[in-house]
Formats: sequence, structure tokens, C-alpha cells
Amino acid sequence: MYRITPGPAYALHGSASTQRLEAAAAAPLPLHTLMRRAGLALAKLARALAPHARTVWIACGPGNNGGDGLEAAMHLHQHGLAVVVTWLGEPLHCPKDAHHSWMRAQAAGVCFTSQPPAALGPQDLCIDALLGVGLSANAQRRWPSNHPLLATLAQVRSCAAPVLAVDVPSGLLADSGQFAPGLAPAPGTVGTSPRHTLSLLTLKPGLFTGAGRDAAGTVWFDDLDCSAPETPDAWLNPHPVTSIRPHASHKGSYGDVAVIGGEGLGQRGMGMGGAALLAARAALHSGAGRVLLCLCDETGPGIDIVQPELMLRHFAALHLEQLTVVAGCGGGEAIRAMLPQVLADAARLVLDADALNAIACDAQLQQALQARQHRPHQHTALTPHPLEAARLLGASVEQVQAQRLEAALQLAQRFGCVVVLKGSGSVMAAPGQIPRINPTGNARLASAGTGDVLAGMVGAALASGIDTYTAACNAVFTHGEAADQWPHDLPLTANALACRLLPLA
Ligand SMILES: NC(=O)C1=CN([C@@H]2O[C@H](COP(=O)(O)OP(=O)(O)OC[C@H]3O[C@@H](n4cnc5c(N)ncnc54)[C@H](O)[C@@H]3O)[C@@H](O)[C@H]2O)[C@@H](O)CC1
Ligand SMILES: Nc1ncnc2c1ncn2[C@@H]1O[C@H](COP(=O)(O)OP(=O)(O)O)[C@@H](O)[C@H]1O
Ligand SMILES: [K+]
Repeated sequence: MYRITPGPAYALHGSASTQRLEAAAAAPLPLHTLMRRAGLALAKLARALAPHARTVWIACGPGNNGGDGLEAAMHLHQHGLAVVVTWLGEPLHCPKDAHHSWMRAQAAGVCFTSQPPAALGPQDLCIDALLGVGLSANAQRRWPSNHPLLATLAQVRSCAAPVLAVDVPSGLLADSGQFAPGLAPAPGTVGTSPRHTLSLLTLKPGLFTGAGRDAAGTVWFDDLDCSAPETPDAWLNPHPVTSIRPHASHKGSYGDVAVIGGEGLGQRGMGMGGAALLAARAALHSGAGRVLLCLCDETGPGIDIVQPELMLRHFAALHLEQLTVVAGCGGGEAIRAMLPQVLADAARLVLDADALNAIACDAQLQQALQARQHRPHQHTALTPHPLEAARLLGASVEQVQAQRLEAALQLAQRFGCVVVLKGSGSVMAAPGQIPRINPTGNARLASAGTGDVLAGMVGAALASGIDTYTAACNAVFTHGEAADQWPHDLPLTANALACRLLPLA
């Protein structure tokens, strides 16, 4: 068993592949072996997390997730802890494994009650064994609003003791990181005590994206002594491989990035030059050899006084076929006029923000984007946030967020390019590749301009010559890592982020 921290490329398996793996792993073993291993692992972690617990409340649901909780209850009780179990299963209708563990817990003398013990405190522990991966398969069903499971789930979530979830936080869909219909916590009802999740047999994608990161808290993993030979549904995006710059290199070795964006104040009364500046500065600080800045503003400045390394260029003076172009940041409506030429000629291209919005409502631009995949010397990455992704897919933000992995893959396949679907647990996808979920980053990035910084970083990574998918994945990891390492007493603003980043290449 170990704690999951950003760095390695962990394999992620959704509920269907986990269930297949479970069946394959259980087949050669004596009955109940996996649940016994799960219960032991859970009890071990519970004791490590709450060594001074006076009371452990274990909320057990009707299926095998509840069975894991019952099995752990027996071990913790045998260790002399005051264990109280609320079991919502029915002896005649529960799965065989869970029934077996219920019998064992009863025989061991575990205390069963319908209500949580009074006065659970911060040194105590609540184990959430209500629902696991069985939820995904049955999500179309609903519990009636007066069902005891819903009341117990609310009590678990508002508990003052730390909560250790078994496999997945109950109610969260293991595949998507969204709550099942009717099972999302009401605003303001989740306690502030620490959250932990012990993922069993496999790591689930839903723990790392969407609502999953908040719900899961610290993620632990135990493989129950079973290997997972199935192809994963996704990878946790690993730390980039550090590359050393050879002494015999020069600025041309690290590529030229041109940022095109920044509609002028005079055009529609909305000045957005800052977004383009942020992307350009981020590209420079991420190691690009040279960075050109093309503002969509005839009256714009001729120099960035703060960052004089940036070279201002008119659009007509850009040799697109030799450049890595980052297009869209603050481009407003002005970027639309430049897109046909950019899509036709740019060697490597990152499309963000207003470039994506323009493409979403123009079939010709969409065709021009799709055509790039057939030109071997051209490479493209899109970096939409969920609303931009929804516009490109003709869907709603809720639909995108309900299936972040699928949405990113769908965009990648439709446009034949690499896609970064941003937000908590950004998803990276490319045609023919297993998608990745990024484990770095935090809500301090929820501030205007941090996406422009990311676009500049992807541009710098692409310009260094690495393949587009790796470039996007590396940049997303480093962008999030910078936010994770940001000093707590310093405000995280996009410009500071752009200028403090370590080189990518
Ligand atoms: N069988 C075993 O030996 C093992 C089981 N494991 C545990 O088993 C869990 C999966 O167990 P289950 O497949 O029994 O499922 P869960 O215990 O996750 O179950 C959900 C229960 O609620 C019901 N349910 C699910 N969604 C519903 C909905 N929308 N409306 C109404 N009822 C719904 C299901 O019928 C099931 O009884 C894993 O998450 C894991 O914790 C693991 O420990 C591995 C070993
Ligand atoms: N809560 C969060 N957790 C992790 N990353 C986040 C969070 N909120 C925002 N981000 C990241 O910050 C960036 C914001 O990008 P975007 O929405 O395009 O902002 P902007 O257009 O203002 O630059 C993305 O990389 C996104 O993944
Ligand atoms: K659970």
C-alpha cells in the first residue's frame, strides 16, 4: 500500500475494467480472498491515519464496498478499538462476499447501530464504505429521497472526524469524477475534516479529475496482491523527463515561438493585449529560443518594456511555416481574420481561447483545422477550458464535465490533434493515444490569465522539438507543479507564474 503523489505514470482503470480485473483475479483464489485482503489493508491504513482514535464509525452500504467495511470492522475490533458499524445491507439480498464478511463481523462481536456514534472528534475516524465501483454500473437507478443510504451519506460527509473512503468516495462515479445524479453533496454540507481514499485493486480515473480531487483527498492504493495486465483507460500524467541542454547549442536549437493575440482597446472597447503578453512571457521563461509577439492591434506598443526580450512583429512579417504559433490568447474577434492563414501555414500550432471560439462557429475554419493532420510537417494542440470544449463539440459544459475523458478524446479525434481539456485534473488526449489525467495544479490557478500562461508553455515545449502530445503533457504537469510549489504567502498571479517558471526544455 502506498500514497499516490504526482510523479510516476500510474495506470488508471474505470469501473468496467476494474470489474473484469476483479473477476480474473478472484477466479484462481479461495472464496472471499480479495475482500479479506481489502479489509486488512483498510484496517491497517485506518490505524495509521488515526492512531489515537477512541471510536471508529464504519458506514457500510448494501454491496461489496460495504463488505470491505465489515471486514475492516472485524480487524479493528480485534485490535481493541471501539468500532461502531452502520450496515445498510440486507442479509437475504446482499452479495455473497459481503454476507460472509457480515457474518464474520457479527461473530467477532462488532457493535451494529443505525446511527453514527455521538461526538466523533478530530482524533476519531469515519470509514465510508457505502458505495464503490458498483455505482457506475447502476447509475441510472435512483434511491428515493427518504432512503436511509442518503441520510447516512450526508452524515459521513459532514462528519467531524477524518473520513477514509473505501475504493472511491461514496456517490462519486469512478470513471468520470462526477457525482451520480442525486448523490452530489448539497452546498455547504461537506465537513472540513481531512479526507482520504484507499483505492483497491486499481486506481480509478474519477479520483483525479472533476469533483474527484476534492472528494477523494489524499489517495492511497493497495493492489490486493493482484497485477493489472489490462490496458489502462488512462494514465496519471507523469513528471516530464528532464532534459539537459548540450553546451554546443544556441537559441536556434530551442525554436521560435510566435504569439498571436491581444485585441486592441480601440477595436471594441476591450483591450486584451495582456493575454498575449502573458503567453509570450511564459514561452520565454519556459525556454523558447526566441519569442515573437504579434498583437492584433495596429496601435499597440512596439516593445514590452518589462520583457524586452520579446520581439514585436506585424502579422505579415511572420514566417508561419517556420514557427511554433500560439494563437488566440486575448484575440477577441480580431484573431478570426488571421486564422485561415495560420491554420494553413503554421508549422506547429497551439490554439487557445478566442481562436477556439472562432473555430467553433465556423465550418470552414474547422475544415482547415482538420486538414492539418494530413500534412506531416504540421502539428496542432488545442487547449480549451470546459466552456470552449463545449462550444467546439456543440454540447453543454455539464455534458463535457460529466465525461471529461471522453470529451477530450472526442475533440482529439474530430480535429485530428492533441487536446488539453483544462480544469481540476486536466485531461490530455490525442488520436490513438491513451489519455492522461494531470495530477498537479490547484485552485490557486483559478485566476485570469493562467490559461494564457499554459498556452505559452505548450508553445515553448513544442518549439523545442519534442512530439506534440509529450509537449502538451509536460507543459500541463509543469504549470500545475509551479502552482503546487508556489509559496503560500505569495499571491499567485498569472504574470508571476509566467515569469517564475523553470525552463521546460
Ligand atoms: N467482491 C470482492 O471480493 C471485492 C470487492 N471489492 C469492493 O466491492 C466494491 C464493488 O462492490 P459492488 O459491485 O457490490 O458495488 P458497491 O458496493 O459499490 O455498490 C453499490 C450497491 O448499491 C447498489 N446500487 C448501485 N448504484 C445504485 C443506484 N444508482 N441506485 C440504487 N442502487 C444502486 C448496487 O446494487 C450495490 O448493491 C468495490 O468498490 C470494492 O470496494 C474490492 O474490495 C475488491 C474485492
Ligand atoms: N481549481 C483548479 N485546479 C487546478 N487547475 C486549475 C483550477 N482552476 C483553473 N486551473 C487551471 O488554470 C488554467 C486556467 O485556464 P483558463 O480557464 O483558460 O483561464 P484564462 O483564460 O483566464 O487564462 C488552466 O490550466 C486550468 O487547468
Ligand atoms: K466508498
